Amino acid sequence: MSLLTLDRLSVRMRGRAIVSDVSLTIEPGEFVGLIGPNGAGKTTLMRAALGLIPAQGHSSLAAMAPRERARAAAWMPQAREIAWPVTVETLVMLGRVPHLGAGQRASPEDRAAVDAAIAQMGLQPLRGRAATRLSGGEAARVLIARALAQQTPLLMADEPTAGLDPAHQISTMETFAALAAEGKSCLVSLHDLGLAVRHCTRLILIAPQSAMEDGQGGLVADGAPEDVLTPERLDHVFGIEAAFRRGEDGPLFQPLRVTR
Ligand SMILES: Nc1ncnc2c1ncn2[C@@H]1O[C@H](COP(=O)(O)OP(=O)(O)OP(=O)(O)O)[C@@H](O)[C@H]1O
Repeated sequence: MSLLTLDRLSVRMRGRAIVSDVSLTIEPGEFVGLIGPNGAGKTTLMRAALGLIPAQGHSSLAAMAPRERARAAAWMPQAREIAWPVTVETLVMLGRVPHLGAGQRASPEDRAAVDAAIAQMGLQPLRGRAATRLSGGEAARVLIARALAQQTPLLMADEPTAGLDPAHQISTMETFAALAAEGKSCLVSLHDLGLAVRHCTRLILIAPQSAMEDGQGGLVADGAPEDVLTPERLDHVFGIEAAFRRGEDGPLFQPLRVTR
């Protein structure tokens, strides 16, 4: 069964089409990278898919009741604002809220999910720290851990690797890839095309209206990384030239120069 279906999803803001007629389906086992230049509409598309902003067309997640949706998809937004001075452990435990009944305390299963998420993101040393006193990268890892603790079939994250050091970027991508290998799915927006190419099973490329010759922004390509990132699209959509090789160490992608 599909974990997300979008059918002609469109978002207009202030009279401007930000997302135009996006249709796609995400199946179990996929690690999907949502890519596109600044302003392409990646955040808007994911927020509309989750039902967080008004949209035209259909999203299977937006159509769900809030509690059902919170069990179907976890969401890590781009803003890493943590307002409450709770401990890291308590913040990660918030990911279990959709699984708790009214007034119900955390069960051993909930605690195990929190422990696993904290271990996956390497947060054991920060477990008792105030979540409001973390570096940007630490806060990002805590918010990813909260999403992991939610243990949903689909995990959606907006630029989860932004601000992470190289080791944590790679381990985070490996964590998402492992979830996909278990039969869950991840939809993750990314600017680092090298990470996207190495770890994602599929890329969805969207472009702003201004980048397209026909003036129609939206979904430009959807498929395997090597099929999506053609030299022509890299030039037209991103305005770059890149080296893309498949070596002994897997696919390697390196942007080389600006073309415009
Ligand atoms: N509340 C809003 N009102 C009007 N326009 C908006 C609003 N939010 C976003 N936009 C516009 O929608 C477009 C897409 O924004 P969005 O944040 O979805 O892009 P993005 O692909 O996630 O960009 P980035 O890579 O820079 O994070 C941008 O041109 C942005 O200015």
